[in-house]
Amino acid sequence: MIHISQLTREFKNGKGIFDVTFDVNEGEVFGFIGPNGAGKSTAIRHLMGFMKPDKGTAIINGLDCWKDATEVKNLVGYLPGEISFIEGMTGTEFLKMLSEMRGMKDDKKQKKLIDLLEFDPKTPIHKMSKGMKQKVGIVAAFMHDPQVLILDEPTSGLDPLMQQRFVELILQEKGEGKTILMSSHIFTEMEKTCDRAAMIKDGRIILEDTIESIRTKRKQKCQVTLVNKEDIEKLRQFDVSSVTDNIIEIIVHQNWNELIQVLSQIDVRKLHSAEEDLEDVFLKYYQKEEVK
Ligand SMILES: Nc1ncnc2c1ncn2[C@@H]1O[C@H](COP(=O)(O)OP(=O)(O)OP(=O)(O)O)[C@@H](O)[C@H]1O
Repeated sequence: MIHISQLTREFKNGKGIFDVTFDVNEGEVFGFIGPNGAGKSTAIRHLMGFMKPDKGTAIINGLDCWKDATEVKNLVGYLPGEISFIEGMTGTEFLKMLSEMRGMKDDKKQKKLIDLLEFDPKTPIHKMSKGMKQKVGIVAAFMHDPQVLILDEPTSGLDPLMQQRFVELILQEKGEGKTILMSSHIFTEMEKTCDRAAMIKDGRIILEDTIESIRTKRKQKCQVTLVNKEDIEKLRQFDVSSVTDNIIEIIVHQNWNELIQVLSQIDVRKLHSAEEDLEDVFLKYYQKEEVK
């Protein structure tokens, strides 16, 4: 449904996006992850036809995002990273204006979304908090029931309860067969909603995989709090990922038995074992210089 091929746009300062290539299949939720300034919004702006690429193409449902920008905008529900509102309007007035521009016949979905996100749209937008403005943006992106949703950091400014509501909304839309591309910094949100993800760094895609496969790359780790700090030396033979005072964290590579044997010889105050979370897996990629 969404095809980005060798998309390149270099700004005068040398920053930008370079040979960005990935596809989002129909009915799929695709996560676009990357640190600040990596190029997520730039790629998304090309998809919305706001920017002309130097090279490469962005296609949505067979439409060229630059040449057929008007049709693309009609097809897609878009939530920008920074929403620009019109001065002096309330949320209700803003949403009404967009509904009229889109020729929407009923506001059932709009009302449902406002209920889900629990906010008062009658508030003047200039008096709204960042989170409330974000909610207006989410309603605006979803209310006309588009087949394709492109969401740039959709949960920015939302509190944890509303982030959870947003996850519910994405899963519901996915259940209805919508195709969704969303950028985020929040890995847990990606894990709960996405089928696949691509990671961008310094304008280039460095990883593209299914969330399931990224999950299986997680390692097991064991955090040991020692009674005597000196005993840390006895644990150095293992794959130590960090040491803070009397707390040592070890990556366990199927060698639990050996570790347990050593631990049985020393005074342990606390033991905690867990699977590396998705955030750790991604952070490793953020820190690596390797490019696909
Ligand atoms: N119009 C522009 N002119 C010059 N540089 C730009 C322009 N737009 C973006 N950039 C630069 O391109 C890089 C990518 O920016 P972009 O906004 O796409 O990143 P991002 O991944 O969305 O970041 P964030 O998570 O911080 O929103 C950054 O270094 C940014 O400063």
